[in-house]
Formats: sequence, C-alpha cells, structure tokens
Amino acid sequence: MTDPAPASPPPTTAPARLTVLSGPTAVGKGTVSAEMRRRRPDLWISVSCTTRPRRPGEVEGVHYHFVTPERFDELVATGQMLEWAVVHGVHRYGTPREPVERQLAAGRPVLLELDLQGARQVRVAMPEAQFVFLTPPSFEELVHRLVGRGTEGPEERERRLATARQELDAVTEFDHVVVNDDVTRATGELMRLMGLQEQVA
Ligand SMILES: Nc1nc2c(ncn2[C@@H]2O[C@H](COP(=O)(O)OP(=O)(O)O)[C@@H](O)[C@H]2O)c(=O)[nH]1
Ligand SMILES: Nc1ncnc2c1ncn2[C@@H]1O[C@H](COP(=O)(O)OP(=O)(O)O)[C@@H](O)[C@H]1O
Repeated sequence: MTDPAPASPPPTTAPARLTVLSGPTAVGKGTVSAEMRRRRPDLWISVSCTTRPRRPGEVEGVHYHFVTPERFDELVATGQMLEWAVVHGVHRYGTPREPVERQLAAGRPVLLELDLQGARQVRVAMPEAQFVFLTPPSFEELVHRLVGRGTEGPEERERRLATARQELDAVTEFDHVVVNDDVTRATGELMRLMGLQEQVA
C-alpha cells in the first residue's frame, strides 16, 4: 500500500490568472482598466497591436503598438497573435501572444481588454482564463457615455450602438458580469474577481 500523496500547502497568494474584460463600446473598459492599473501597479495589462492611426496624445507601446496592415498580416501569419479581430468595421486589433505567456509564467496577474470577438477566441485558446463582462446600468446611460466622450461623430456612434446591442445579448457567455455604475465600485469588484487586494502605499 502506498502512502497518500502529501497535501500541498494552501497558496499564500492568489494564483496568477488571466482575466479577459469585455463589454460594449463606451461602457468604461478603458476607464476601469486604468483605475485597476493605478490601484495595482503589479497588474500587467496587455498592450494590443492595432492598424488604426494614432490619435493625438497616444503613445506607441503605451496605448497600443501602432502597426501597418502589412506588419499585422505578418504577425498573424507567423502565429504571434493570441487573438485578433476587425473592430467597429474598419481596423484590426490583436493581442501579442508572447508577452501574455511570459507574464503568466512569471506569476503576474494579467488583464486583457478585448472586444467580444477577441474574448471568444481566447475562450478557445485559453479556456482556463476567466471572462468578465462589463455592462452599463442602462442602455440610455451607454448612449450618454458615448456621446459625452465626444470621440465619434453621429454616424460612427450609430454604428457602435448597433454593435453594442448585439454585444449586450452575449452577456450569458461570460463567467461574471460587473455593472459599471460607479468606477471605484466596479474596479473593486473586478479586483476581487482577480483575487487582488488593494495595495496601500
Ligand atoms: N479583439 C481585440 N479587441 C481589442 C484589442 N484591443 C482593443 N480592442 C477593442 O477595440 C475597440 C476599439 O478600441 P479603440 O480604438 O481604443 O477605441 P475606443 O476604445 O472606442 O476609444 C474596443 O472595444 C477595445 O476593447 C485587441 O487586442 N483585440
Ligand atoms: N462608471 C462611470 N460613470 C460615468 N461615466 C463613466 C463611467 N465609466 C466610464 N465613464 C465615462 O464613459 C466614457 C467611456 O468610457 P471608456 O473608458 O472610454 O469606455 P470603453 O473603453 O469601454 O470604450 C468616458 O467618457 C468615461 O469617462
């Protein structure tokens, strides 16, 4: 008879985990991600590649890696993208695979902010990840935020809101739903889902 395997000690910290944050346009994904980064600088948030032009104030390697369509093709063809999608009908966005794998291997918590198509691809590629859907308190509030942000004209806003209606229907595909009624509260809920405690400076 063999002795039972010794029980492994309980983990002293939350296990490294990949979390995918998704949700419709203007729900506040960028705002909540920035607040997460502010409250937990050790959290690693992926920097995506995009073919869309850089906006004033955006910094290469911080907000995005801005690449040509040819370079994007090459990254996809050589398997360097964990996932990618055409978002809002025009430009391509994708997550470089290697940095995500490296950060997870180093034990850091990792957050990806993706559109719904990207979240679905990661579900297939990395089913052990957890999937969080950020939702607005109401559709009216989503419209209010999109208009208030002022980054799109009326035509583009209509296009995004049509996509948003479809995306909101996909909420049941996600492991958790966080209502972004208040940035501080929603960020706290996401931190708890990621097993992160507030770090007091
Ligand atoms: N699939 C996928 N979507 C992404 C990626 N990076 C950003 N997005 C999504 O692309 C959309 C457009 O982002 P952006 O151009 O910054 O516009 P804005 O967020 O509407 O100001 C957002 O819904 C993001 O969640 C990525 O690497 N992959
Ligand atoms: N909880 C909230 N309450 C009110 N306004 C919010 C909240 N979260 C985000 N916003 C505002 O909504 C707009 C869209 O947020 P943003 O982070 O750009 O969305 P996304 O990245 O999902 O497209 C911004 O003007 C932002 O300041």
